[in-house]
Amino acid sequence: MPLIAFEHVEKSFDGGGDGRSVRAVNDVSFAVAKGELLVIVGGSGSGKTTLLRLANRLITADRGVIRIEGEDISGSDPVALRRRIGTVFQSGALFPHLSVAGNIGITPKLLGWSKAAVAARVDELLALVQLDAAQYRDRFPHELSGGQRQRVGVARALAAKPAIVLMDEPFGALDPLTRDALGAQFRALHDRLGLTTMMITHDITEALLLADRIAVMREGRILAQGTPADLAGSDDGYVNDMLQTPRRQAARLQALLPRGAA
Ligand SMILES: Nc1ncnc2c1ncn2[C@@H]1O[C@H](COP(=O)(O)OP(=O)(O)OP(=O)(O)O)[C@@H](O)[C@H]1O
Repeated sequence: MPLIAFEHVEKSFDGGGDGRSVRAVNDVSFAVAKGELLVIVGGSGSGKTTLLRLANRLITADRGVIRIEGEDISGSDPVALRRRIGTVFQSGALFPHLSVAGNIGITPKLLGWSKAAVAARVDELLALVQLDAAQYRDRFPHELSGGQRQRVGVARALAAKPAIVLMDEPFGALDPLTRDALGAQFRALHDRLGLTTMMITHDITEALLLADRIAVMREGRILAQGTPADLAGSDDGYVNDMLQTPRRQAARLQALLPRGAA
């Protein structure tokens, strides 16, 4: 049984004053197996964020079925659902008036964990995301670098031990080196904790480096999905165009940095 499944899902929004509606998600079907990391990649406005918001019932689908751990979420309590799913937003989206410990501990606290259990979990999570607990526990979000804020965002998402993690451009606002390091560290964490992750990015290179499988979105539809190798064999023109940049970069870097050069 996949832990996340979308079956023929559609979602439209009112277009505003002109009365036209926008079909943000159009007949989308995909599944994420237990332990899998699926990356959804696509240009601006292709419907990626709408998919994530549908998955944790911040919005509801017009048509189709969404199942989380096998259960049709249209009948589930959204608050209980969101506690089973960890979510990481762009730029961390931390609560600015709460300390690092306050941010990470917020869900366990709401779930009624004892003070001691919350404090122990905060320290455990800080270690997991490679931040020194004594140094960072009591800092506020504005006292952290962008990369540190994203680490805290990941720790917060994992606090209540969810099986499923949703990530919306989690590393998008970071410099390339930090982004690469955090991406690789998250991938290792995903494997170690046996998570099931759906991550959104507009960066095809990041998708290729992190994903087990990639779904390519355009104008509300999934054009292609599969492993990086599957996508490389796709005959879809848009998918091929998308792979041009990483292919060119790989070839140029290979030429510039030959192995074994002095
Ligand atoms: N609440 C809303 N009301 C009206 N239109 C919306 C709403 N949310 C999204 N849309 C529209 O739905 C389409 C898909 O938006 P979505 O945010 O899912 O795209 P995206 O792929 O995540 O884009 P980006 O990479 O720029 O964040 C866009 O045309 C957007 O304007």
